Amino acid sequence: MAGGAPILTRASALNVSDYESKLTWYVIIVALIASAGGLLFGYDIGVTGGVESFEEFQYKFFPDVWEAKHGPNAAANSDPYWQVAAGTSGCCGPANGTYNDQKLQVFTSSLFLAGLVSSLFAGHITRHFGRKITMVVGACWFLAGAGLNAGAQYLWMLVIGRIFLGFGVGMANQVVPLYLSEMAPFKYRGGLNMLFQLAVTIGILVAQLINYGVQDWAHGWRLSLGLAAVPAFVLLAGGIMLPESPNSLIERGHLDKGRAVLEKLRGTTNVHAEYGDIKDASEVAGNIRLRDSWKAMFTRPYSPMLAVTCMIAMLQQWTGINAIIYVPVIFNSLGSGKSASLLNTVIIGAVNVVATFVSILSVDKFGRRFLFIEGGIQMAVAQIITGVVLAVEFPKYNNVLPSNVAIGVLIVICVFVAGFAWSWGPLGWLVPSEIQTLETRAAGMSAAVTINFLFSFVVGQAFLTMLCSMRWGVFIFFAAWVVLMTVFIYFFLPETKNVPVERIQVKFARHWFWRKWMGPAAQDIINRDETRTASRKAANLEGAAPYPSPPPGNEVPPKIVTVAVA
Ligand SMILES: OC[C@H]1O[C@](O)(CO)[C@@H](O)[C@@H]1O
Repeated sequence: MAGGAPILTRASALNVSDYESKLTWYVIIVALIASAGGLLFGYDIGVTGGVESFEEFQYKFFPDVWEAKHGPNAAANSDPYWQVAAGTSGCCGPANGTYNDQKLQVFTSSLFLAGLVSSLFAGHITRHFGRKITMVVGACWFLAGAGLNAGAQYLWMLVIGRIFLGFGVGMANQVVPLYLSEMAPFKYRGGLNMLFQLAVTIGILVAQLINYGVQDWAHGWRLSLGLAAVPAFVLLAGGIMLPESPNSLIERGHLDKGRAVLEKLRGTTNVHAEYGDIKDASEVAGNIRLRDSWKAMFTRPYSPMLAVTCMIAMLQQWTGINAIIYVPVIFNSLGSGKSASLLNTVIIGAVNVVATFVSILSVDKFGRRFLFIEGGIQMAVAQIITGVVLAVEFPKYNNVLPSNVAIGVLIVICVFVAGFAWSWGPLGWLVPSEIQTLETRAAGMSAAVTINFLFSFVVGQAFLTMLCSMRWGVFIFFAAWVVLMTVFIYFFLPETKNVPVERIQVKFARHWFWRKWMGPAAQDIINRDETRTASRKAANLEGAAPYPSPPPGNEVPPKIVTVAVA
């Protein structure tokens, strides 16, 4: 290009070779600490189902449930599908009504309901006051909840404790994926962001193992619930010690601090291009006041990303993961008792962790779309096989599978879990956190958490009824959803691998469908990007840093420019 004017093509507008994208130890350590936010969520998911089935816990807080399991109706329930429902505080069967315990449902669901409310508030704190403070406040709620649960004497203490935990998880899930996406160099953003979901899977496994270990101890449930405080302490310490994200600092007018953090994260002072993109984005963001970012998300330039965020957050739960992963329909047939349940927990939990790790290593190489589509096909095939085998084999063997068939089904379930764990599991957090623009990122992530929690709750509640009425057909039902969502990804998700977060909107503006949806705004976005790239290239050719640091102590709020939101 020497001596010539920069030539811009459509493709070159997204060429970001002027970004320095080294993976530094500093960024790895920051990401590892912040991902403790995922441990809170995972530990809570893993611990709850387990303690609900502890005898002492049931007897103390849910005597009706205990009575249903040990009372005169207990023997009447031999249907294997019903036993599954019963084993998970179920809903149906000959002893109908006894397990339909509303108190137990309040206990289980209060966390999700509190979480979906708190994530909405978290969006405001995250944008207005920064990412760190949201982590700190979330960790404090979680600590208070863990303490209250571990020391609970009455049901109301448990429920309030879970509401506090829900506030904590809602905030952590809102801020941590977003923070990780902002801190990571764009070439490694996928892998670093996925540390969040890796922490979720580790949290689930650790909690289940702890439950297994303490299930027969007197007051073992107090220990299980109280240990939730450990990851919360890590997140609290992280929230205090970690640096604020450069994007948040720059958006709030702390330009030289933001640049200094960026330089430290990238391990170089050559951060002009990235700093420039964040600064440009924050100028646009500066024009959209806090409460308007929700409104903005529904306008043409932003609504494609909102639509994709909401669909992904919802569909992650319609894979049926939480129904299938924790419900040992097959494993009753492998033999009852502790060793079978431990085997079940360890095998599925370990597959979940390892496959998430595979995703971390491959997402920035193969891209989001490849993993979504491959994982979707794998999950659908595994679900169909499971449904067909149960339909054919259960009646043949009088509702107890021979062990070779049961082992075969266990392997197929593991194939399903692996498919989820390297696709919808981690991508369900990565994609919503990276596709929003700076001005809508906090609000968009709030929407993602709220919707994810809402559908965790809905699927959790509906599954037991569905299992009782649809039986093996429930696996086919979820397979149909997985096919639909894979088609959705194929047509509607632009690839975001190797695209800096501040420039992903341009990808949507060029997408065959979203371009039409955005209308004239799409061309404006593309033009703005091309002008910016041209001026940066011109400045580079002249050897000047296009975005020099302001002199120390001379921080100014970002300039307000006018952009049409409506
Ligand atoms: O790893 C499985 C877990 O992952 C989640 O989908 C969150 O991303 C949970 O709902 C589920 O229990």
